[in-house]
Amino acid sequence: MSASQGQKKIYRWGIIGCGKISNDFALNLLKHDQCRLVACASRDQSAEEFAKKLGVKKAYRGYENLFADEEIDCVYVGTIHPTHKENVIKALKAGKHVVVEEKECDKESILNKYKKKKKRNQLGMNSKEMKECIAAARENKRYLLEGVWTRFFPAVQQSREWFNEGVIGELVCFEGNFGVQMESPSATSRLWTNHLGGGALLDLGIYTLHHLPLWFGERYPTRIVAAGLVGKKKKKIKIFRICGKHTFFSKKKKKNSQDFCHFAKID
Ligand SMILES: NC(=O)C1=CN([C@@H]2O[C@H](COP(=O)(O)OP(=O)(O)OC[C@H]3O[C@@H](n4cnc5c(N)ncnc54)[C@H](OP(=O)(O)O)[C@@H]3O)[C@@H](O)[C@H]2O)C=CC1
Ligand SMILES: O=C1OC[C@@H](O)[C@H](O)[C@H]1O
Repeated sequence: MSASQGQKKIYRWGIIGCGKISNDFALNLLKHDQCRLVACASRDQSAEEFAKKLGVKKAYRGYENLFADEEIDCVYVGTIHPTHKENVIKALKAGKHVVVEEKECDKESILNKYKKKKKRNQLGMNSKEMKECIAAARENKRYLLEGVWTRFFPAVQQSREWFNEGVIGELVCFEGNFGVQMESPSATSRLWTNHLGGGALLDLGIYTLHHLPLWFGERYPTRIVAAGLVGKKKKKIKIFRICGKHTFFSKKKKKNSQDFCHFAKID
């Protein structure tokens, strides 16, 4: 029986990178009636432990082995930022649909719109690389999704509906705030290491930035200013601001701050 005749399609997943977010993603995937988690892969033997804990059928050492598995339809890339582009393109070329925690790709493509002098990003992640990922998805006719989960909040979706229906009116201002409680600084943590994509801007900036194309479309602000302070006394402070003709956008990172955004309109 085909899906159109009433039977739900089952999506068979493989997860690469057996760290924190992959664990959280897997726990939710396991609850989904249209998804099966069939394999996981790690650089070393940690996939075996992950598979045992979550009841995953296959554990691979090396991501390539998972990409080559014909039983898998979709790959979740749960590795750290600097590895995303390579893993995404390999998975797409292997014919898999991909969900990736690839937030800095999107962020870079947004930021580059404002940059007069394009500086090379420390991670090697920029709009050029994002375009390569998108091109690989198109070429291989596969779905590519970034893990910007706040986009799917019911409040955001309802606001989008109201906006599209004209209930909100023309937007002139957007202000967003996103904060999380981070683990304590350590030399090995990805969150506190620049070249691993750490810090408030590289790690979390996308959660406020993604609202710009979402709400303003092509009417991007004309100027972007970003500043960060990391020090013994002020390590929690982060200010991020974009200014334009009609728009203003800011992010203040505070310990335990609430995630919020609000808009202003012209009457
Ligand atoms: N959407 C969301 O809610 C969240 C998204 N994230 C995103 O998910 C990604 C992973 O975050 P998280 O799970 O916290 O990270 P982890 O530190 O747990 O690392 C994830 C995996 O990345 C690989 N890895 C770790 N360090 C290195 C390294 N130095 N070099 C190469 N590979 C490495 C490892 O894969 P292996 O197992 O193969 O060794 C590891 O298991 C990040 O991009 C992060 O921004 C994170 C938290 C929440
Ligand atoms: O959603 C998130 O919350 C915690 C962060 O460290 C992570 O990278 C981000 O994606």
